Amino acid sequence: MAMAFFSTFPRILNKFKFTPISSNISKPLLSLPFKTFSFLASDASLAEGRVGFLGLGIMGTPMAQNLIKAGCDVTVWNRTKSKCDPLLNLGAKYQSSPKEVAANCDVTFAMVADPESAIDVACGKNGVASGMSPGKGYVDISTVDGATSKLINEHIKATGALFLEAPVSGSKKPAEDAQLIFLTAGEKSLYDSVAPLLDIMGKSRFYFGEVGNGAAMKLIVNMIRGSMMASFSEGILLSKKVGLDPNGLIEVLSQSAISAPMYSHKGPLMVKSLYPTEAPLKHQQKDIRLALALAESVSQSTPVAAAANELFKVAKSYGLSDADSSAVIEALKAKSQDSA
Ligand SMILES: NC(=O)C1=CN([C@@H]2O[C@H](COP(=O)(O)OP(=O)(O)OC[C@H]3O[C@@H](n4cnc5c(N)ncnc54)[C@H](OP(=O)(O)O)[C@@H]3O)[C@@H](O)[C@H]2O)C=CC1
Ligand SMILES: O=CCCC(=O)O
Repeated sequence: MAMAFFSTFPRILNKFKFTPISSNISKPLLSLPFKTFSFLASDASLAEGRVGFLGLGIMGTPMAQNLIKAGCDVTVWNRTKSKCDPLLNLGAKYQSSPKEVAANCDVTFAMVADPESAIDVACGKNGVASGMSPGKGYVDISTVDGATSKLINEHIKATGALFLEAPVSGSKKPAEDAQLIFLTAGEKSLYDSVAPLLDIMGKSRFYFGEVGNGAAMKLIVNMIRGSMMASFSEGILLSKKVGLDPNGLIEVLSQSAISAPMYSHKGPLMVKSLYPTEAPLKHQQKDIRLALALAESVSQSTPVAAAANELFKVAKSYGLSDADSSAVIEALKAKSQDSA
């Protein structure tokens, strides 16, 4: 069934600088061709579209803001209601539960903390599934494991609605700057339909087929990220201990073959022991934990990630769960002191 909602994208896109984003779209092997503006414009006559957004944390807030700024008709919900206020001030509508948002919107996005909250919001009492019906779509952007995503898919599909998992790579600033990378899987027709909305919030999007594949890709990316952060932390502390300026290390890395934006962005703050939260440490540890379970399920050895996970667990035990993931360096400092 064609969703009436999606026909209104031309109205939305006319208000949005569309060309720079479409020109940045990457061309992954498994992705199908990007829908052109003219294709969308041909559907221009149908009804008004309504977008729901659940979960207004570090990531959800700027993503929903970008949809509103692009002219979308957005309805929000967050467990802690006060976090809706900045969005309501921008013109968003409010509903009192995920069920009510889903019932009042054509497509609903969710960006919540972890598998437990994703299941709760989608399948729990007054959850999304109880407000879904044929012709609607549900897009879960939260980082979860494949089993969670498949469970949510089953609940949504049972209502006749469509499901897409769409976790993102990219943190707070890319979310603010609409530079996220969507790693999607699930119902292809929903992927095609929501592509213009993903392009409002991100710089590129990938489609990986069956539900679970997007979740797996995201967990693998973040498993690598966690190992990089742990190794980088060791390097900063080692450079200091041998009398080198860690800022020099960061500069050398930035010009090297192993340069990563994360090192240049977070490194100078880590040297000053500052960890303003962009990607919470508790979520990074959750992602490595889920990646390790994924690896175990296929008997893939991941000793480097396992070691990084231990370090993140130590950092959590020091009360750093809500600090930025770069605070993992503190776990190594404490170890050094213990052994001194
Ligand atoms: N921050 C980052 O750099 C990135 C994060 N991610 C992933 O995106 C997701 C969100 O991350 P982020 O925005 O940083 O996280 P935050 O911790 O800032 O926000 C978490 C959101 O989930 C909601 N939530 C938590 N538990 C429940 C529950 N039981 N029921 C309903 N809502 C709940 C919170 O509501 P409340 O306000 O009431 O607490 C909040 O809206 C996570 O899965 C994370 O791994 C992905 C890419 C980058
Ligand atoms: O899940 C968090 C990832 C953050 C990032 O991609 O920099």
